[in-house]
Amino acid sequence: MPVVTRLIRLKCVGLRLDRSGLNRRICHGGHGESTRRRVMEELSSLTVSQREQFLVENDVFGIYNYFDASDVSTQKYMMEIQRDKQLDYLMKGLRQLGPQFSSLDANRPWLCYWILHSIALLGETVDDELESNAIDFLGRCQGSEGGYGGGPGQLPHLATTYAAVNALVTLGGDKALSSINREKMSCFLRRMKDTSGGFRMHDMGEMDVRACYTAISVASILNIMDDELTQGLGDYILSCQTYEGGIGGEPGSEAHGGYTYCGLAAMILINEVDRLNLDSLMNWAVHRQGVEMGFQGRTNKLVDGCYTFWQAAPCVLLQRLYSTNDHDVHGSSHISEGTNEEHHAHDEDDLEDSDDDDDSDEDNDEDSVNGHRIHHTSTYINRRMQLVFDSLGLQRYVLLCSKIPDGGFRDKPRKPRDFYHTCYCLSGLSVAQHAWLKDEDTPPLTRDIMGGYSNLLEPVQLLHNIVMDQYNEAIEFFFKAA
Ligand SMILES: CC(C)=CCC/C(C)=C/CC/C(C)=C/COP(=O)(O)OP(=O)(O)O
Ligand SMILES: [Zn+2]
Repeated sequence: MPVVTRLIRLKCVGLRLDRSGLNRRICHGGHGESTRRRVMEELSSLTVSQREQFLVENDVFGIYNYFDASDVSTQKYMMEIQRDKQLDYLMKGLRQLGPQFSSLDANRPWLCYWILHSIALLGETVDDELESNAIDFLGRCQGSEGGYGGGPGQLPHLATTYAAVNALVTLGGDKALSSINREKMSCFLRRMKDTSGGFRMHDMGEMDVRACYTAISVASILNIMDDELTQGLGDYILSCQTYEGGIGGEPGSEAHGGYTYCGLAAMILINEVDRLNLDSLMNWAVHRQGVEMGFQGRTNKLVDGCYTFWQAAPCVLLQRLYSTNDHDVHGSSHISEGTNEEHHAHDEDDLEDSDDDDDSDEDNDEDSVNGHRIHHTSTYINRRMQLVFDSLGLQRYVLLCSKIPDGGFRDKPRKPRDFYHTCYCLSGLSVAQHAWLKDEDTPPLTRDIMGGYSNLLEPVQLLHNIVMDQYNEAIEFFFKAA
């Protein structure tokens, strides 16, 4: 019987994937453990192309989380970002919007942002015609009283306003940036402000942490922030932090990664982050990374590729805050990304350890969880040398379970690709790749990039999720415009 057929049979008896892309029976021993061993033996006996065929056809990339991580030839294919395929999918998506972007979809500024930002993360730009179409289209979405709607003539809304501004900043250049009417935007944001301190998504719309973040993100980039906008905002966001530590959409709602990102980023932008309970926030966020190494959005829910950004960005922001606070208070960094020198030292230590694993050194013991090497050093060193989440494991989840080799990313195996997940999987990958760095200008080390350095993405400004170069250009432009 051909080995691929045998494998598919095995899959039928024992290798049943759950919705998060892993067979929990495989990874948790018992009957699953013997099946796992048999599957791994079978996989090992396949040629690389047979393996690819099996994994793609059966949509079981996730089992590679439990396969031999040193299998370089297979990893190379499985772990590559597939830049050309990604760009193909993204460019086609942009072209499909048509020269007039004339569909009735109320999400078109979002589609522009998701696609343009994904292209920028891959280090590419769009041609002049696509750029000009996008600027014209977004211009037609801008309301006469400020803000942007989901399409021309549609009611201005904070979510599409944020998307339109981020898309234009991502395009960059005078034409795109000067197309934003800052004075009218300022009026629109004031109109969305509620007397309680929060913001509403649109005239008479719902008030939530998303609205607070999108309003403040836009105000900050356009350099139109003032006391009127920030008045009472910290109180509102504070009232959304839950007993779990994360932040919910509105007071009394369950903590969720999307709102946690929004709440934390907004609090940092208005300089009130120290009012949050940062310890419980950090505790909540880091524990949202599951055994699959992807992040879940909330307690007891399935992992999903898009939370790679919504949850990893808060982890990195918090880790940097701790690092800065520690420096301010103690003159040293107890929890830090490490200086570049420390990082290099860490790198060299790691290489030495891998050649000669000295268990007798009580300050540097090693363990392995799901194939990931964990260093147990003294608490001080340990906290100093480690990220608060497993960055390589997270990258591996995205590349194996969310990536579609033909282009695009998805929530999890068996779900279709879409531009939202493509944007936030790529954004999250970039966050994970650059998580160690103190500033976004320093390139990461090879060992921080899962799948090889060719997977390296552009760094993002974490508070706005805009590629760093374009963010810097916009800050300079709107500084001069004020
Ligand atoms: C900037 C901006 C507008 C940010 C939006 C942030 C964001 C992603 C919010 C999430 C909203 C939400 C409650 C999703 C739950 O969906 P679900 O129940 O389908 O998913 P789950 O099971 O993973 O919680
Ligand atoms: Zn998702």
